[in-house]
Amino acid sequence: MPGTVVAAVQRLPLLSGESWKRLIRALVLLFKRSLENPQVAELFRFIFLGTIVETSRVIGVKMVSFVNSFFLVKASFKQGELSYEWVSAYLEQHKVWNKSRTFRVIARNGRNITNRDMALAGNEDGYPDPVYEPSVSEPELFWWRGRHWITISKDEKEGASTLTLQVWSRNRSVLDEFIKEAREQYKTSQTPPPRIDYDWSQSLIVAHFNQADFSYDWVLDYLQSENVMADANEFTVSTKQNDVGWNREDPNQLVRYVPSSNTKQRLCWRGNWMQVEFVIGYEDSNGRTSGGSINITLHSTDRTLLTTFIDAARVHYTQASISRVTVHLTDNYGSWARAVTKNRRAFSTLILPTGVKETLLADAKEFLASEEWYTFAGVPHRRGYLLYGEPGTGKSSTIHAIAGELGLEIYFISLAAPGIDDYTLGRLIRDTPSRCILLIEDIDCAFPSREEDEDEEPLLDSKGNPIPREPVPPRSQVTLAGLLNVLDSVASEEGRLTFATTNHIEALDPALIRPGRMDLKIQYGLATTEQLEQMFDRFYPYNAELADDAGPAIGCYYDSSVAPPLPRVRLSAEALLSLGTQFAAAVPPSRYSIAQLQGYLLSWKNDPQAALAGVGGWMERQQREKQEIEEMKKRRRREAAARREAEERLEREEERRAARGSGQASEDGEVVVDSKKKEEDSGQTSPGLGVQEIVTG
Ligand SMILES: Nc1ncnc2c1ncn2[C@@H]1O[C@H](COP(=O)(O)OP(=O)(O)OP(=O)(O)O)[C@@H](O)[C@H]1O
Repeated sequence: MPGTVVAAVQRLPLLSGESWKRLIRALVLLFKRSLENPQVAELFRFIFLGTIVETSRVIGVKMVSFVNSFFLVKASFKQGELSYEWVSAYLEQHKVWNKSRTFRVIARNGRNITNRDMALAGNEDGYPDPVYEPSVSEPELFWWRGRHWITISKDEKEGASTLTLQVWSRNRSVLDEFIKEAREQYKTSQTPPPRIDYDWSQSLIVAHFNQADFSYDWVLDYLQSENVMADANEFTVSTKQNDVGWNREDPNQLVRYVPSSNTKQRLCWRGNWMQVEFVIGYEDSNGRTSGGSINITLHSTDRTLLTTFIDAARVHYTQASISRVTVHLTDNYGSWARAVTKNRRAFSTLILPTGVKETLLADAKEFLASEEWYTFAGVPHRRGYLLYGEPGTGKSSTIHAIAGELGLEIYFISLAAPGIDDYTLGRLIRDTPSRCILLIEDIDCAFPSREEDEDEEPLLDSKGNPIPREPVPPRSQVTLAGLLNVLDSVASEEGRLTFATTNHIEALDPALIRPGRMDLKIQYGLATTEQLEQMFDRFYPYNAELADDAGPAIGCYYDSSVAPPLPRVRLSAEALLSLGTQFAAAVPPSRYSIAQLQGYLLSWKNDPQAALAGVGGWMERQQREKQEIEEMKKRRRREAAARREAEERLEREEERRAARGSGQASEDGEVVVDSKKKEEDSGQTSPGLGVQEIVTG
């Protein structure tokens, strides 16, 4: 061996063969000499022995672990995994750490911890309790089910713990049983699971409900109604009554506890744990909120649980809307932005000539029920209703009442709204569900409107000529072609009821109101005598239940919650009926809208006699007001016409002046000739006068 080393070293170029030999010999000599020193010899002996001991130890450990592998089953669980939570909750339950001598003392709500012995609870003062939490400790021996020894150790690295279990058995089934039991116990436990930031095992079901989608409304409404979020422990206090939260039942409560957004709240829904996170959208400069969502993580791998949850939310939403009517509104960008719910309007409160509302409702019901027939006959399953007539006669009220009666939601589009053009209109309609009411209010605003009524006398200028009416551009960016296209679109053939309202049916294009687009047209007129009677009856219903010792019968509205209570009106049913007839006779038919009369009667809510007595004076005031408004309108029109005339005169003046400069014929037939050109033509020049004006006619 030294010979080989010498030979190898000899091959190195720096030293010659002889020099190397001499060097090695010197080193060997030095080693021998140092061994003669007893201390150095002792050191070498120690090194030699140490090496032997360490080698034997390593071999021993290897042999023990080799033998152990025959008698031990080992499993480790990392924090962040669900299995870690099962095992750790199970060990807590079995008070494995109670014998520990090293604790971390933390302040927590002692009532919520699994192992009550670890909390110095018993305080009812609401202040957090000291809770003993085992810190990373020596391995614990746990005698499981009185049959098996299990060694448990907890290790903490980079902020995450790892639990290691060693089951002293040759049989792996013991470990299987242990984990199974821990899982089962976790599943049925009432202690909220930890928040999940990321499901590492990808085993849980996560569902996102985006604000722009209808399912968001269902889930939001459901969570709110079930009060399932009541277990949340992070709140935002809100004074907005339409926020999701508690205290909703008590309208006198001014604040509402809303589960904080962007935090993960745990709740138990029908025995299943789920995590709910509200993500608040961002608000743009127009105050429009978008991009919000509700994220739900189900502690389950069963997809049917999610389906059941969504179904429950949808059914609840639909049922809740039986007493309410949901109206979806658009934003300035032509998207469905938010929904408002209104109390359902009872169909009976509509005051219309006999048979009108019944016909309308029966038609809509029949349409909805005959989808199959439409398919069979190859007719697009859609139906259009046009309600037209004077303002305040009940067109919108009818549509709301029908929506409530049929349990449909209203998708409201105003063609005059900013951001609504042919493109956005098409998109909006595509985004509506199949069974709903599409309401297009004031459909005439998509057409050029007139500034004045046709029957108004024409205005005359100073020379007595009629002043042409100024064309007023349409108030909407939607074109007739766009509107027709949308009404005919395939997407609208899905059981949708389209309602359009207008005060100016005469302004509508015949193509728009032909059958197929508007199948039923209903005219709304000013109040007839029959409607007036109905109205009086609705405002002052006879109510025998309110009769007491003081009077034979009591009619009309009475609200005992008003302080001081309003005096009861003592009237018999006959007297009330007679008042109604007199009221209807006092008001000329077809002169006032129901809305106008409603405004009047509202000021006499509790006094039908005063209502009758005052109606004459009210009509006179209405007449005066109408005349004043007409006068004012006329004055404005005259002023506008005078302004237009003056502007036109000025324009003509300017044109004339400009024409003088260029020598061209003006509009009025004045011929202005460039004199220089004329002089050139005639061969003469006139140095002083640049332009000569000749006015003809
Ligand atoms: N026929 C009616 N029956 C019951 N209430 C009515 C009737 N007409 C009007 N009203 C009442 O008048 C108010 C305005 O009615 P509504 O908005 O339905 O009228 P409209 O015809 O749609 O008016 P506009 O054409 O101006 O939109 C509502 O408060 C409603 O309660």
